[in-house]
Amino acid sequence: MNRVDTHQSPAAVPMVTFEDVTKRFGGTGNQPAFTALDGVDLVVPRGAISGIIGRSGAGKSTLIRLVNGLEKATSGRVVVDGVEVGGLPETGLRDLRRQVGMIFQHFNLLSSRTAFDNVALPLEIAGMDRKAIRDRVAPLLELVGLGDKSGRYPAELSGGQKQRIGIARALATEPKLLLSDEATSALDPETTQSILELLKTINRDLGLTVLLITHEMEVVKTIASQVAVIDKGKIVENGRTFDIFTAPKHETTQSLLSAAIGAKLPEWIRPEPKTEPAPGDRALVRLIFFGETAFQPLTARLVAEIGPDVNILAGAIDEIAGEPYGSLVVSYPADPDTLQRASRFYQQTGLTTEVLGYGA
Ligand SMILES: Nc1ncnc2c1ncn2[C@@H]1O[C@H](COP(=O)(O)OP(=O)(O)OP(=O)(O)O)[C@@H](O)[C@H]1O
Repeated sequence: MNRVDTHQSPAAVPMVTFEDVTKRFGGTGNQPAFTALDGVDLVVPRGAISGIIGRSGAGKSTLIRLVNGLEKATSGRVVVDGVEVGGLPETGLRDLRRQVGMIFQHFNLLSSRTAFDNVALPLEIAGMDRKAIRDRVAPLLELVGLGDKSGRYPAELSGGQKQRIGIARALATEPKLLLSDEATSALDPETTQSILELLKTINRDLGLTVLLITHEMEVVKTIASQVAVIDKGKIVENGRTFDIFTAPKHETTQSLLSAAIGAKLPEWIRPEPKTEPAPGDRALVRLIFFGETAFQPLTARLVAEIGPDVNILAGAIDEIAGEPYGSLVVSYPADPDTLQRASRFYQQTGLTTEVLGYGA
């Protein structure tokens, strides 16, 4: 066995660990090798929902395919539940794939099989008898809310229902880990929300670890407690979703998130304001408030402290990974007195602020 020796308690052992993982494609004949993953170190905690975000071609699919052995690392180690994937023989890979379920953007259901028979497929492959299969599949169809669609064919189901069947099929072998490859990208926003709710329920009630890759920031914001950002095959940022979404450091993260968390200025506030105030200018400032402060009546206090000439230009209160987060774009006179009052107020309240510029 390739079991990794660890003295940690089982709960503390991560579900997946990538250790200095590199993946190259090609490199035969005159073709130069293409490095899709470059020295990836990443820990996927047990029991959590973790997300990996990145632009198209960043390496997300390659990364996730290493987890169930669909791809093999060129160098480095991928360890799933204490077992190193790279050295597994075919029988070990089969065992691994029973423990790692996967759902896909286009559902990958067999059109000639009913909903029931699609869910039953991995159990048939595992050699389970018909009665045991019935006992396993029926409650799964109930779990995903499709107990009454058992005899329907994929063509008779909506996109959301197809994905529910995909989820039931992924759960059939009672996996410890669920991989989600853009599972909501083909669905409308409302259906996306219902599928995300289902994934959240499964994570909570079955204790299943979920690792999802997506280019939809909204998905990560809604359900993932952890997120890693991948750019050109490298992990450029990694941590709690709330921390990364509220204070993205890497340029790629900032760019991916700019639309998702209301950090972008409304079109009408442009052109970009000046960086130094001229007499008579106003300061354009973004206020970011987290946790407790998100619920305090800050706008009233802002006006009371800074003066009545405060304009609120844009604002949103949102939730990131279950935590409240708000942002307000305000403007007020950029004279030294007002700026000093504002600065004192921000210090007292602990508000995070960003001066966007100055303008008339
Ligand atoms: N089998 C392969 N042979 C050669 N190059 C590959 C292969 N698989 C992936 N690549 C390349 O590796 C890079 C990363 O691909 P990958 O599919 O992992 O990206 P991604 O982030 O999932 O992108 P997308 O969101 O568009 O699916 C891409 O440039 C891709 O062309």
